[in-house]
Amino acid sequence: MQVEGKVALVTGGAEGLGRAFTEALLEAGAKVCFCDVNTEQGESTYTVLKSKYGSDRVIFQKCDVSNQTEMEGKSLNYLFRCTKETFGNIDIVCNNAGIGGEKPPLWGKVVDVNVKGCICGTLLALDYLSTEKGGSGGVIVNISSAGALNINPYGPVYLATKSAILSLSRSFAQNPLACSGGVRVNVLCPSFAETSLVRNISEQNTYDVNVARKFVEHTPSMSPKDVAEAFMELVVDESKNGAVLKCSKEKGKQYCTINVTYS
Ligand SMILES: NC(=O)c1ccc[n+]([C@@H]2O[C@H](COP(=O)([O-])OP(=O)(O)OC[C@H]3O[C@@H](n4cnc5c(N)ncnc54)[C@H](O)[C@@H]3O)[C@@H](O)[C@H]2O)c1
Ligand SMILES: CCCCC[C@H](O)CC\C=C/C=C/C=C/[C@@H](O)[C@@H](O)CCCC(=O)O
Repeated sequence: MQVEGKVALVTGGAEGLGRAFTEALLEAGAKVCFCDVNTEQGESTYTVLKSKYGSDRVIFQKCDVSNQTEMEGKSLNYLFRCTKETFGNIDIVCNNAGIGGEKPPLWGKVVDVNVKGCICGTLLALDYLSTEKGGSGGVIVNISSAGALNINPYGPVYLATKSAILSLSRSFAQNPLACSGGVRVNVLCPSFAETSLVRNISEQNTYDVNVARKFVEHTPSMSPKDVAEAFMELVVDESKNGAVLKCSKEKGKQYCTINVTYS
């Protein structure tokens, strides 16, 4: 895919990986709408990106991806509509927004944001991108986790949501609306990257913060820019559909095949 001139939508773009994805897309010549639940950080990031790339190429919208109805303010439905009205089309969608947490009552919000938000964003993306629905095709990249390819006793809820994103994306990649609508669906599985999500691991969102922190300390972390390089490969390479791309500091990029063995 030639990214120059294309239109992208990124959720959770105010900081961390989402900001890196947004900047990589802008650097490649795309127009980008990014959203975030954190208005202050979103506006701050928007100010920086607007001055670097121009107000005609980047917009920020406050949006909570777990908000499924317009009644509660800026929903994903509103975000997609606003992006199309502003830029005329949508070609690339990155469902990135995500949070961590394991204990009640936080875990329910983790499922709402990570799973429902990604499902809603993927369904809307198919509606807007599929040529079967008046779109011009394109690519959806959903953000899972390397943890979804393993098991981790200290993050069962978070990794369950990331595993759900993995299965959802691989399944949608074979869905008729995607296949006959010229839409590729890929999933990125980063290992640890230096972001607030990892820095903020605490008693409130883990079972054993010391174990979780030791795990992080013993796993070399990538920069968000490293992860964005893997993300852009899934966007640009039109041979990639249903691809599962793991990326880590130690081993770089690894495409994964997922087989289930029966005993
Ligand atoms: N950092 C890592 O090590 C790592 C590894 C693998 C996967 N991931 C995944 O990458 C994604 C981004 O994580 P990150 O590390 O950049 O985290 P981060 O906390 O640094 O950034 C997440 C961004 O999403 C926003 N956000 C949170 N909830 C939202 C909601 N309901 N609606 C809209 N925006 C919302 C936050 O405000 C923040 O700006 C997540 O899905 C995470 O699970 C992160
Ligand atoms: C891996 C620790 C799990 C803790 C889960 C809790 O819900 C806390 C959530 C807060 C931060 C989570 C960071 C998770 C990052 C993962 O997406 C990923 O980097 C883990 C990869 C581990 C691996 O390489 O196997």
